[in-house]
Amino acid sequence: MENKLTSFTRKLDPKQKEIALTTEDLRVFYGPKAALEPVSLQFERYKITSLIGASGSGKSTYLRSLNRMNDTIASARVTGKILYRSVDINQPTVDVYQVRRQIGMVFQRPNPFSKSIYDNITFALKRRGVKDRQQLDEVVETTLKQASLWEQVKDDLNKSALSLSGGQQQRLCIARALALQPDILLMDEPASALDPISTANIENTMQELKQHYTIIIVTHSMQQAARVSDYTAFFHLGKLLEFDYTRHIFTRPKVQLTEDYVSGHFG
Ligand SMILES: Nc1ncnc2c1ncn2[C@@H]1O[C@H](COP(=O)(O)OP(=O)(O)OP(=O)(O)O)[C@@H](O)[C@H]1O
Repeated sequence: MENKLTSFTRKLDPKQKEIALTTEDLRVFYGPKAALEPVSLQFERYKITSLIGASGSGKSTYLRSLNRMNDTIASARVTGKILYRSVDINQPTVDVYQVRRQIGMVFQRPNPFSKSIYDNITFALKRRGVKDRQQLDEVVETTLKQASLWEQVKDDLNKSALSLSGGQQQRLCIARALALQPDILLMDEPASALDPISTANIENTMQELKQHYTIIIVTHSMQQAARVSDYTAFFHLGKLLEFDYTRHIFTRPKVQLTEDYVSGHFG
């Protein structure tokens, strides 16, 4: 067991694993303050990786960096590399809208637009000039099926999204993110505002989605991380302390603090 507070990084073997996204020495500052020490991580394609750690440990800061959402925070500065398809997407010359199309995000609180279910899903596509009704209909049906919501809403597509339950709204937000055909889906505590049944539905949906998408999720729930993810990264005080297969993190972590955290003996 390592006692030192050092970043621990398991490198995935590129010969055996297909890597969807890599960060190299990724650091984040808010003003002069470093919120995240250098993080070097690789995310395997078609797998779910959980980011866990106590409040303020830097999980969301790291997650938001991956699709350049920290660009929207004036005081934030992100250094290091984010390699996606051999391109460092952390370069200022890279088109952030293109990045966010490939690397979509689902937020903690469901945030559907005050529009119909149909319009929520087609909004971004229409703005991109897609007008063909049949094509739009197909996207609505496909993404709602992927988000496990189609059967519940197929006869009410013109109903306001705000009339859906919280869990349904979150699945609509997943469908909306999928409509842009992203490659990677970032999820920031997607089930934290939901009841246990809706949470179970979202978790089931994630298992379906990972056949086609690489998923990176921030979660406060150890049970959720253990249930849904293939890999888990443990953050502590702005550092990545340990990254490994989820089963190793939960049964034989290498770092004492990881063990303390996952077993609930933290602090
Ligand atoms: N917009 C911001 N401006 C300044 N500091 C910030 C900002 N967002 C986060 N921080 C700081 O960065 C550190 C990491 O915060 P972050 O939200 O990434 O942690 P977290 O692990 O996701 O926490 P939580 O689980 O509570 O969401 C904290 O010290 C936090 O106060």
